[in-house]
Amino acid sequence: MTDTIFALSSGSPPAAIGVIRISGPAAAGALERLAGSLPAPRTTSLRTLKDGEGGVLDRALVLFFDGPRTATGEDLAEIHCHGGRAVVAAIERALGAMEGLRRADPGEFTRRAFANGVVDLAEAEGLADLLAAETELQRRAAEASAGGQLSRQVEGWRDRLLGLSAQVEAALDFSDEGDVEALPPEFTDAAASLAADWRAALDAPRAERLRDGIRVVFAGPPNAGKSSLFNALLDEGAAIVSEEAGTTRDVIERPVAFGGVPFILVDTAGLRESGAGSIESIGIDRARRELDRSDIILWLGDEGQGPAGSLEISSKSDIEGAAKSNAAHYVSAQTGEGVEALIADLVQRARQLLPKPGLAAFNQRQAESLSDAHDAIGGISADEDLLLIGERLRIARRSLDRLLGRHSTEDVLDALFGRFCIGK
Ligand SMILES: Nc1nc2c(ncn2[C@@H]2O[C@H](COP(=O)(O)OP(=O)(O)OP(=O)(O)O)[C@@H](O)[C@H]2O)c(=O)[nH]1
Ligand SMILES: [K+]
Ligand SMILES: [Mg+2]
Repeated sequence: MTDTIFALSSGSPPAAIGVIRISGPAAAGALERLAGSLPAPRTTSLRTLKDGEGGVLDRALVLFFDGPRTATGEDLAEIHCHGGRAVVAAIERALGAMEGLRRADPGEFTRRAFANGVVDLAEAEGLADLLAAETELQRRAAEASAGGQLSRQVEGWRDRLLGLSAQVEAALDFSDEGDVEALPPEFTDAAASLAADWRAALDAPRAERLRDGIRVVFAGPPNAGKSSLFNALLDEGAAIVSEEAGTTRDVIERPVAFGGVPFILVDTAGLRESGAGSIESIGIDRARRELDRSDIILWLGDEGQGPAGSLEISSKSDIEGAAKSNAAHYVSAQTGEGVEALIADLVQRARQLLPKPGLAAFNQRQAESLSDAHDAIGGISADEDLLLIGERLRIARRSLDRLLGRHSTEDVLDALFGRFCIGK
């Protein structure tokens, strides 16, 4: 018999309202004991909650959802109580004292929803991203996954695969009858078009790009004004600025959202070949490593001297004669000139590197499954052995099933649901 779990699903107290959820076979009995009787399913009722000794715990709105058509796929009860620390604690204590009830682990409600087929793995992953979303773009991408858009796309591919498998089966039946019936040319076309769709999905930016943010590294020689510009973009004095060359030694990074796009701004030590002390030299090594990890490099040094593909910035534009001829941006950290334009440019460049808004993006785990599927059917040719083609299609189908979590291993599930908070 499954345990019945409970947890505070709203934010941590004190708050105006606390929502305690109870899921499992004993949910109805638990609510009945607290509220005196079980309310009619799926309607709110105002009840006085009492503990085992008849002491009043709170006046609360209570709801009961009968399984399996619930968020967890089990009987589910909700208590909307006053969100004070002691109120919540007292109700939780009363629940914990009941036989068969225990506190939920992090993500356990969602894990049950997955186990009961209410959500698939891709939807659960989208949900985790949705709860973690801090910017508008992250929210919209996660919404697309959590809402099943990604899963529906994969289901569509799966249907096309099944269609191809049916054609192979039919051709095999013919060959049993002694006919050497080859697959029609439409078959290889359809397989190639499926593989092309997968290639396109694999080439698109990963969902993680949105989660982690676009790394923008400020680089250039000492005193170029990197830290000053970094501070100007952040509107805070995160990095120390001085006229002394070699002021910044360590890597300083700050997350920030511009236009709903998540960025990590990274200030680094000025790059120079000689004259740096031992600590500064370590900083320079770290700066070089940051350049390798960067998505966008802002180069504040001499023209053409920055790493390939970097965005040339002409800094200190308020100083006469400071301008470089081919810079993409002329900015002054002191007057703020060009800062808005630089931010707008960063947002536009970031959008090229990120999943398209409103479209579900594949995360690394999902992409690995899709890549296996792609490998399995890539280069199928009509003159191949029918049994081998059938096997390739089966491998591809299994990979898509894995993507949706139909054959997921415990460690994949532990890693995912561990990302959730308690009560989700
Ligand atoms: N006039 C003017 N001075 C600036 C501007 N930006 C930076 N400076 C000055 O240039 C000097 C160096 O600025 P920093 O921001 O410390 O330069 P940095 O590139 O971070 O230097 P390191 O960390 O030593 O590599 C400081 O004296 C700043 O006040 C600017 O836009 N206009
Ligand atoms: K400096
Ligand atoms: Mg600096």
